[in-house]
Formats: sequence, structure tokens, C-alpha cells
Amino acid sequence: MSSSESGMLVPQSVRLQDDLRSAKEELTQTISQIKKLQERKRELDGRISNIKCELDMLSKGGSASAQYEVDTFPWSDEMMSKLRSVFKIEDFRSYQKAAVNATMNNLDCLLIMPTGGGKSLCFQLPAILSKGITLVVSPLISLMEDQLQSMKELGIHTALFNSNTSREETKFIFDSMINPSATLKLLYVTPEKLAKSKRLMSQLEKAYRANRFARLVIDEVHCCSQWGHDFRPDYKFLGIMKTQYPKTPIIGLTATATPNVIIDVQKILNIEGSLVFKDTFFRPNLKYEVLDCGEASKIEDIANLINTRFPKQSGIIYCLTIKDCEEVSEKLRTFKIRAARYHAQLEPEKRTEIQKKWYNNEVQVIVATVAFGMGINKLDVRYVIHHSMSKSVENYYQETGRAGRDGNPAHCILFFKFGDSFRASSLMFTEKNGVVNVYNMLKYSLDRSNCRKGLLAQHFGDAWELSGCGEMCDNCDMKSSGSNQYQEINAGPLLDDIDSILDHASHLEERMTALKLMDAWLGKGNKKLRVETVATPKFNRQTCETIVALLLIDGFLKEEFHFTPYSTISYIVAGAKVVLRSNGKISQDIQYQIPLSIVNPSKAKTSKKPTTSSSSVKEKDTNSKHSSSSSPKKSTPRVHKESVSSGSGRGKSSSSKSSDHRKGDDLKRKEREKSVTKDGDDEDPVSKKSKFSFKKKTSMNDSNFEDGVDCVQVIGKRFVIAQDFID
Ligand SMILES: Nc1ncnc2c1ncn2[C@@H]1O[C@H](COP(=O)(O)OP(=O)(O)OP(=O)(O)O)[C@@H](O)[C@H]1O
Repeated sequence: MSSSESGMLVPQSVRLQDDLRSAKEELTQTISQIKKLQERKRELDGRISNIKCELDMLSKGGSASAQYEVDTFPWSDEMMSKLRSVFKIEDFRSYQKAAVNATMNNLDCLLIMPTGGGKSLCFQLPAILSKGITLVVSPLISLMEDQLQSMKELGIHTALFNSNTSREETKFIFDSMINPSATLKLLYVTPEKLAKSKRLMSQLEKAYRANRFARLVIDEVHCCSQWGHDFRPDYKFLGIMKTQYPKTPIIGLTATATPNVIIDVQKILNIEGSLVFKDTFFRPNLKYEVLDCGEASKIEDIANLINTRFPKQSGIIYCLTIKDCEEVSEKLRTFKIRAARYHAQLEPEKRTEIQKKWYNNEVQVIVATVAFGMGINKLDVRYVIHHSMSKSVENYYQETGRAGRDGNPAHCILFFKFGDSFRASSLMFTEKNGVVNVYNMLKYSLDRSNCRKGLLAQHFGDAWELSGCGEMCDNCDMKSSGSNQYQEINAGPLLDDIDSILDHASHLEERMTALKLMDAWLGKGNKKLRVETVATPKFNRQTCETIVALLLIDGFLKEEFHFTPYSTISYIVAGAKVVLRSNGKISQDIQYQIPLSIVNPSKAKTSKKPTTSSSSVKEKDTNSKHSSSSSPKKSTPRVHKESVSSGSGRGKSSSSKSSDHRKGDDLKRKEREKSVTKDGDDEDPVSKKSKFSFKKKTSMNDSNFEDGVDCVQVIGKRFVIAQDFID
């Protein structure tokens, strides 16, 4: 029986009230834990389904290509002769012949080839070899117009059907679709037009009955899937085509599709089990680099980079928002660079004019949002620079793929700053998979040890040589020069500190932006947000920011997004894995490898890599052919390791807590292989490896988070930017 301080018996009702309160508290905690565990379950379910997709594709894809590489089909001779006489192409590139043969054999197939790989030939050649009409569904009118022009030059009769098509032209097209002696071979249409035009669908039915609907081509086929990065609702309509025209073969083309996107596309198009021809994503002439930068000198760094490494050479700079785009192009002009901006808010005529000037080299650099993209076929683009990271790895791959289409060396350079990740996630969180996509991109950007081409290959489920790309990315460059020294940091105890700060804030009913969190952790900013028992970490701000970013990616922390009337704000909260940790379900140790150049710049061995500071971007002449020819000999990487048991200065329970729940290395590794999601959606991470290392940025005093959060808040005041970004 309880008693009060005065020794009097506590009435039963008071005791029951106490019990009730305590039970309610426990219930609230339990509900919160269940919520987090459910979230984790969704993450794991997603990951499992993704792995199953990959396994499924591996088992199906294998032998398909070899079977269709042969020259014994009835059309083989004519195919080779038309390839040479009409297209003036001597021989096929890999997978082209197999894809042409498969579609000529009336089989449904998906062709995944890198940008500039030659996908168009795989339906244009069959179109002239087949009787009847090939319908090409393509997402952009400008892209269709380009193809129309090039088909005209090759003497292939092609038409485009859209809202501008005149009555006479429409009549001609519809007649040609059913007339056995018509010469029209290719008909281009947008998915929107196809979905809307009952007349076209009805005419297709007539053509089908007359055995004249030869083939359905779906360009940028990844747009069918909501898992993809460019989902277009009207692509879903294409699902009925197989039901309506079962004997007409479908060929879908894309440069970017992860295994689960491919499986999803097959389901949507009702062509499950179709052949999948998947070429390597490797573009040997592209060199990938990531440069850390501070906001202050970013544009100046880009200008210096262009003026020193790429004087007078043609390039593209991608920006996250229209405002960035305007600002960058304007500033570049002050550095005497002929730059022009390109975004969705410009009038179509203006956009065409800028594009033309760029094609003619009157404009050297196009500074663009994602609005500048599909169908860009300028061969001599020597560099694609990203002013901010892309919203997904798929976007990044597509955007960088516009470089070096002539096969000569070209550079893909990403200027990275953590704050950009928060800008991107705040813009993307309303999209399905939006935050996962941003984190995959963040992961790619942060990775300073694995081959970048390997990371891309892994993302797209492509086979990859573990030995790396041979100095065609900065990470392989670093390895070969022996300068990838790193320090191993156990972020487990640091996470305990961060968790305490977040807990404290939640008791105060304060939401923590990344900036507030960093400040409270580093003993700065609002005093009431600091936690007495949390000592200032021993690391500099950049190291701490890096650790927070890694904890976000690994699911120990999570972003939550809130709308205000003017902005969308990202707040940091504990992630699902924090509950698993405190229940001893996963190891308390979280090991990260962070380069000495960040953790301890004075100890870091100098890399041959350039940094972004204005003075140091003047680097080797890259006009030369592949850098491998001029690069120094490979040496065994000399890795300097320093182990740090805890970055926290306080004696808090961290180490004892760790040992209580310590699990095997295996479990730890497995846990780190899982990606973080916005609302439990699954996605396979860019890299399944958990070791990260990072290189020095321009200024140690820069606060990346500060910039990022500010931008997030400002962005909301300019809704048009979010619109453009999505556009
Ligand atoms: N077998 C070949 N040999 C030589 N050149 C080829 C071959 N196949 C295609 N090409 C050329 O390669 C260039 C790129 O082809 P295409 O535009 O079809 O690429 P793509 O895969 O559609 O690229 P994107 O995804 O960027 O649209 C074109 O100039 C085309 O003529």
C-alpha cells in the first residue's frame, strides 16, 4: 500500500489515478514504438521485394540476347542491307541486332540502353522492314519533331499526330494506316493524345484488323511506372494496348530503369515475361566527379572550372530551381562565359531560340532546370556540371548522359553541398518515392571510396567489375594515387547524443531543423535546446554534418516535412532504427569511414584531386583524350586508418550500452545495407556498401545545413520553383 510523505494512507482513487497515468504513458510509448517498427517493417518488405525483382530478372534475362543475335532470320539479309543503305550504319552495336530480331519476330521486349546508345534504330529499322505502320509513343513534341526531321533526311516517310495536325494531314494519316499501298512507316504520338483520341484508337483497330498495325513503340517507357523518376499518368493508358491489339508486338525503350521499375512496367503494359535486353550502363568516355563546395564561392568555382578546364567548349549546367538557373547564368556572364538560361517559365519560342544558339555554339553553356532534357542530341557536349545534386540517381544519370555523345572524353561534375539535399527532399517529398530517390542521390554524392560508375551500375542492377573504372571517376583516381586516407568513427555514441537532443526538444515541443540540431549539438544557437549531459563533439562541423547525413541515409534519423503558408520545412526526428537499437535489436556501434581531409585536415595526405576553391580549380588539361592515358601509374592504395571509439566527450553510458547490445559484425553490416525511406516505401540503395569516406570541402567554416534550411524556407515563398522542379 502506498503512503504519502505525512504517513497517511493514499486513497485508492489517487493510487488508481497514478496507475492510470503511468499505464497511459507506457501505452503512448508503446504505440510510438509500434509505429516505428511498422515503418521499419515496410522498409524491409520493400527491400525484399526489390531483391526478388532482381533475382527474377536475372533468371529470365540471361540467354535471350544470344538467341536473337543470329543472322538466320528470313529478314536478316534485307535488314543488313537497309542498315547500310538507308541508315549508313556499317554494323550493329551490342543488343541492337537482338532487339531488332526479337521485335521482327513479333515478340514483346524492353530495351534498356544508355543515353546515346542507339535505341531509335531498334524500331526505325524494323519499321521500314515491316508492312504497315509503326506507332511511336513519345513523351515530348520537340523530341518527335527532331526524329521527324532525321527520318525525313533518311527518306523514311514519317508523320506526327498532335493537336496541331491539320484536318487534311489527319485524313492522310488515317488513310495511310489502312491503305496497303501507303508509304507512311512511322507515326509519332504523345501518350496524352493517344489516350484522348478515340478516332485514333478506332483507326488503329481498323489497321490492326487489316494486319497493318505493325508495332507499338513506347519511348521512355520508365514513365509508365510510379517507381520510376518521371512517372506520367497518361502512360498508364498504354496498359490497354496489349489487350486491344494482342498480336501487335510492343517494344519499350529507356535508358534508366531499375529492376523493380522494369518488372512494374511489364505489369502495367501487360507484357509480363517479355524479353528484356539490357545493355551495360557504362559509358567509357564519361568521367564522373563530385566536388565539395561552400555556397559563397560556388558559382565562381564553376566559372573558373569552365574557363580553365573547358574554355570555349560546349556544356550544360543543371540547377535545382529556376531562381538558381537565372542567378548562375547571370553570374557566369560576368566571367565572360556565354551562358544562357533554359527553364519551363520561358516562352517556347525563347527556349527554341536558346537551344538553337547552343547547337550552333553561339551560346557556350546552357544553364538549365530539368526542363532541358529529353531529345537533346548535341554530340560535342564536353561537360555536364550539376550546380546542385539531382532529385534522383536516374535523373542524374540521364542528365550526365547528355555529355560526350560523340564518344570523345567528357566530364560529369557534381558540386555537392549537404544543404542541397534538404532543398531537394523538401521539393520531392510529396512524390511517391521522392525522398528515397533524393537519399539515393545523396548517398552517391557522399560516397568517396567506391567507383562512381560501379555505384551507378549497382543502382540500375547492372553487372560491374569490382576493380573499378580505371581512373574514369574521382574515387578511382584517389585510390590509384593512394590518397584515400580515412578515420573510422563510431557514430553509435554520437547518435545517442543526437537522440537525447531530439528527445529534449520534443519535450519542449520544439521541432528541430537540421540547423537547430547541429547548433544544439555543437553548443551553439538557442541555449534551451542544448542538453547539459551532451558534450560538444570532438569533431569539426563538417564531420558532424557528414555523420548526420549518413545517419539519415541509414535510417537512424529521418526527415519530417511540414507545410507553412509560405514554405515547406524539413525537420529531423529519430528514425525507425533508433527503436531497434534501444531494444538491442541492432548493434549500438555504427562505424563510418570519414576521410582525414574532413576529420583532420592537417594530417591528411594531399590528393591529386582538385578542390573547388577558385584558386585550385585550375587543373589538368582535360582536352586530352581519356585521362587514363596521361594519368600516373596505379599504385597500391595506402590507407591510413585511425580508430576512434567515441566522438563524444562525455562519459554517458554509450560504451556500456553498446556492449550490452552488441551484435555480430554481420548483423551490423546487414542493417546498414538497408535504405531509409520517407514513409516506408522501399527502394534499393545506390550502394549496398556501408563504408563511406569524404573529402574536404572549400571552407571548414561553411555551414551547409544553415544554407540548406534557409533555402528550404525561402523556397516555399516561390511556389513556382517547386512547380518548375517537378516540371
Ligand atoms: N550501330 C550504330 N553504329 C553507329 N552509330 C549508331 C549506331 N546506332 C545508332 N547510332 C547513332 O548513335 C546516335 C544516338 O542514337 P539514338 O539517338 O538512337 O540514341 P538513344 O539511345 O535513343 O539516345 P537517348 O536515350 O539519349 O535518346 C545517333 O546519331 C545514331 O545515328
